[in-house]
Amino acid sequence: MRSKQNLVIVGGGSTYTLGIIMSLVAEKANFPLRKIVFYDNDKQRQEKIAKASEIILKENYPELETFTYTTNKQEAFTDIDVAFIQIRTGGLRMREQDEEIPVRHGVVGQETCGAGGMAYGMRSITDMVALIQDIRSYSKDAWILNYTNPAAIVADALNREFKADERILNICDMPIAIMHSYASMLHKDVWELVPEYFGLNHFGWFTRIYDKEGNDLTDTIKNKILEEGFIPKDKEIAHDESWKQTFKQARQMLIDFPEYLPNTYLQYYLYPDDLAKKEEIGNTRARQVINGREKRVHEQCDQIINAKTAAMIDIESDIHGVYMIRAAASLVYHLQETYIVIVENNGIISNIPNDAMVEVPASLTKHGPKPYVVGEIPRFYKGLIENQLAYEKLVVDAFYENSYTKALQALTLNRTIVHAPTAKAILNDLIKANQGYWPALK
Ligand SMILES: NC(=O)c1ccc[n+]([C@@H]2O[C@H](COP(=O)([O-])OP(=O)(O)OC[C@H]3O[C@@H](n4cnc5c(N)ncnc54)[C@H](O)[C@@H]3O)[C@@H](O)[C@H]2O)c1
Ligand SMILES: O=P(O)(O)OC[C@H]1O[C@H](O[C@H]2[C@H](O)[C@@H](O)[C@@H](O)O[C@@H]2CO)[C@H](O)[C@@H](O)[C@@H]1O
Ligand SMILES: [Mn+2]
Repeated sequence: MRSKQNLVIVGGGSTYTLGIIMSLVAEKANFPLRKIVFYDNDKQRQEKIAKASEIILKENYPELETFTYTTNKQEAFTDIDVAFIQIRTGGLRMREQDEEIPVRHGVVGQETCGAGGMAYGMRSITDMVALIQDIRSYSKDAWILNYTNPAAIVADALNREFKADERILNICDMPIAIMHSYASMLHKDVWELVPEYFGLNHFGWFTRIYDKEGNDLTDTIKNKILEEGFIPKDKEIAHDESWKQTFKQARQMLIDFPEYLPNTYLQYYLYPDDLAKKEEIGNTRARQVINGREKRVHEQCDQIINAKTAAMIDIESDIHGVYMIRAAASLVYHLQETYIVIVENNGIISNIPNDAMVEVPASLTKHGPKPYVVGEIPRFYKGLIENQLAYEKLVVDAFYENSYTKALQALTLNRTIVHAPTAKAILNDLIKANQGYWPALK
């Protein structure tokens, strides 16, 4: 019998929370809970999600002893075993700026890649560090799973701040979402697949995919993608035009670079000009999310709250929520299951720097993540990763040193920009847009 846990969801007002609640219901045997508490710094935004969640939980999780929501950190973080962090500093309104400003200068405008990723990263660090300090002051041993983006930059900053804290884990759902599509092509369950993978967050490759019996499925997957194309399977994104286009591009990446199976985010770095041409100001991904996922989630909440029941609403557990929950369960109960997570390199990939925050498979144990050795990676991937890593490190340096020069170096290094005058023009616009969020760069 697994012991019951107390969970705080930081960023309770997120568009992902309802899916996580449904996933907690579906996973209650794997990850039984005594208490769920939401924390957010936006009372109103959180309240809508919380009131609907309260009804869902009453109907579907009678074993849960307590559900509360608050904007008070002490109340939220006291007596917690596990914290999920999913905040968005500046909200979707600032995401729109991150995505629009680069497009105005003719380059990729994306939430986590390129200039948009830098802008979002420099906003996220201050809040993330403060939140972790506060969680630690009330619950010193809680497992903290962070998936706040841009996870690569946030993970690097957290590693600088809390290096000795082995109970902080940064994690992304993109590898499992991609594996979900592989599994569907193979008519298998995603949890039957065993990946070999290396890279940085939103910048990696599957080198092999096996089944639990050790059969190598890699060539079958590659051939299927080449013959049938690649489509998203997760219900959340299967009907989303933007995600369908992104998955489609994975086939082209495989034609051009057939050695490994790419993370879909590599499209922004390998075909930046093509992607930039397709972007439209006024129809950024942020705008699509505001008119799509955010609107849908808020409407679902209103329906549940008005009807005082969730019985008629079609919300299900999702791969995003289940991944975070099962990863947490593996840490808490020492299940030693393998998940792709973000950890300090320290020789895992032997020919890139030790202080890189790499995304690799690891066994999740009660002593923290125990990553598997990757070894030496070929020159092409090493070159790409070192370039991206230098960009990421320079962003975090720029933040801590208040350095305009390092921010400019970061943007100039980024494969989505390259041209220094463009980098400078974008940086100057981002500085204006991020006043009050970024440190003052000198
Ligand atoms: N790593 C991954 O693979 C992955 C996957 C999905 C979502 N995400 C991330 O999850 C986060 C939430 O995404 P979303 O689209 O639902 O955004 P959202 O804006 O809908 O939700 C974020 C919530 O965080 C709250 N918030 C902002 N700053 C806060 C702070 N300092 N303290 C407490 N709460 C704060 C906001 O009020 C909001 O309710 C983002 O960072 C997103 O990038 C990451
Ligand atoms: O543009 P968005 O807000 O729709 O997505 C941004 C996030 O994209 C990835 O997450 C996917 C996830 O992979 C998929 O399983 C499903 O849950 O949808 C998510 C997006 O809606 C990415 O890994 C995240 O880091 C991004 O935040
Ligand atoms: Mn991600």
